[in-house]
Amino acid sequence: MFFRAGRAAVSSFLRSVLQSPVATMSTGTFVVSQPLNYRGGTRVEPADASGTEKAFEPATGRVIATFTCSGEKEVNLAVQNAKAAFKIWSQKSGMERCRILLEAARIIRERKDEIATVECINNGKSIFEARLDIDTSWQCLEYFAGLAASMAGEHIQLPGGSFGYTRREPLGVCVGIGAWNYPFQIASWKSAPALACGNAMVFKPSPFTPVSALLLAEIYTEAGVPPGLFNVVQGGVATGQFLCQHHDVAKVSFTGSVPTGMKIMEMASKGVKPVTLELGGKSPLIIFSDCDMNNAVKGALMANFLTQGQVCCNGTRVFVQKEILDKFTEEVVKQTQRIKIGDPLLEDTRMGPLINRPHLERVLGFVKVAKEQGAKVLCGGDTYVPEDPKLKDGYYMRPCVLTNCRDDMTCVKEEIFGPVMSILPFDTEAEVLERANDTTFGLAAGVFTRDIQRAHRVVAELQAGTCFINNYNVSPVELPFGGYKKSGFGRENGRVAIEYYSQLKTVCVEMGDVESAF
Ligand SMILES: NC(=O)c1ccc[n+]([C@@H]2O[C@H](COP(=O)([O-])OP(=O)(O)OC[C@H]3O[C@@H](n4cnc5c(N)ncnc54)[C@H](O)[C@@H]3O)[C@@H](O)[C@H]2O)c1
Ligand SMILES: O=CCc1c[nH]cn1
Repeated sequence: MFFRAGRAAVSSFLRSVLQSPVATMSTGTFVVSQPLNYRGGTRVEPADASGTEKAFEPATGRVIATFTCSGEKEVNLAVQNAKAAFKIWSQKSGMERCRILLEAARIIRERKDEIATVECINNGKSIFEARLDIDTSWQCLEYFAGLAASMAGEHIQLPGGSFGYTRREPLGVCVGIGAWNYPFQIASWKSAPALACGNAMVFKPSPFTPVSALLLAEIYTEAGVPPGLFNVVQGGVATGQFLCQHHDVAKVSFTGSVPTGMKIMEMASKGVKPVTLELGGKSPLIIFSDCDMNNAVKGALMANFLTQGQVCCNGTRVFVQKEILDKFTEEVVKQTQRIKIGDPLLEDTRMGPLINRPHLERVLGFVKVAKEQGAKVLCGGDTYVPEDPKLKDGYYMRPCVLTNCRDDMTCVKEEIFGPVMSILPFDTEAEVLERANDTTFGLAAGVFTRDIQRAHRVVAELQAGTCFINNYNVSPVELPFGGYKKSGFGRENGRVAIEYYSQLKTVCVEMGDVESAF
């Protein structure tokens, strides 16, 4: 997984998208000058505007792109392009779609380092993590390519030689709306099952991270999808609303916060469009005293500090059984303090900057309120200024561990979406289960124990869509991912995702004469 250099070689493909020459693919130099909309198989300037946005490099605070948000006309053009491509794509056999998706996966794998570099610069996550994100992206395309060829209905025998059968058919034009924390991965996790099922897609990334979805669009085209099958529009609320309200859109797959998810569902309901909602969380991680301590500590760090803590399924409520509270806390703090913060493009960095200044201030505000409410900061929770002068305006903070936490504190109840872990002591299994489930969220949960019966008993009681036993925040694409309660519904990844991007047609065949009631 480790690569030699922090600089990525830039292919002619990437050079066409970016202004920076090969030698300047490093922190503090990257600028995007090409259009960031993609329609009909090519980059385009949007036909109309609903404002402009700036995208930043969180590591330095520099603007890397100023772009036009797509207006209603541009959104309509993207949907019409998708509709035209759908006619061609939906007629292809599963094997034909499989071959093209496999080729796209191959290109992503080949260009992994370049894509990861772009992701790292625009999002701020470390290059180490960005590469892992790109891995789960091409793996997702490979997985759904495989399923495309084996999608099938049923044959059902009926009396008198008659029979019925079912056909699994695509929905049409699907909309994908993404969050900023996993820009390329979210675009891949949505488009791969959509395209495998025979749909077309119009994707809108977060205005904070507009760049990498375009690389995916170009890769699909290079792999051989019909022009217009995967389109990218840019913008924020207004552009998202045009998409959700468009009468030719058959489905909306959304990743983002609960409040926005509620609005998306409301808009989609007007057109009776199905939605997949991948929303936020405040997940519990339960550490029993019989755990393997080394693994539990590693698990707690994995559950809290990937992507600077900006991960939907993070296990931020760390419940620790009282017998091991002191030892666990001491070790967690020691290892948290060792996390290397800094330039995300350096090979040994494990924590880069947060996404932007307002979000950094928001996260620091949560730490302040936690202290006011009686929590104790054992480490971090303050801004960090790296030594390198070019990073002085970046949005860095030191990862934070809080103790003396109570279940009613703001830091324990609300999604912080930053590197802040709250440690909560507990006595018994029954008590911790009740406390773990006492939340309106239900995205994920974790348990560390050597007692196999307890592990399965506990996860059976946890109200969460994804549960981890003796690990946390691993995301194999073969496994479905999604939430319970206000964390949303529908699933990404796994075989079941096919059901969220297709519809079932029943065909009833009469082999005899009609027995009329009249
Ligand atoms: N469950 C998951 O898989 C998952 C994954 C990543 C992030 N998240 C969640 O996402 C949140 C952070 O992401 P965010 O700040 O980008 O979320 P957000 O809800 O602010 O925005 C998400 C997307 O929705 C768009 N949007 C905003 N308002 C809209 C509207 N009215 N109509 C249509 N589109 C609209 C945004 O432009 C963006 O593209 C966190 O809550 C996190 O937990 C969930
Ligand atoms: O942020 C939550 C987990 C995830 C990663 N990619 C899509 N969802």
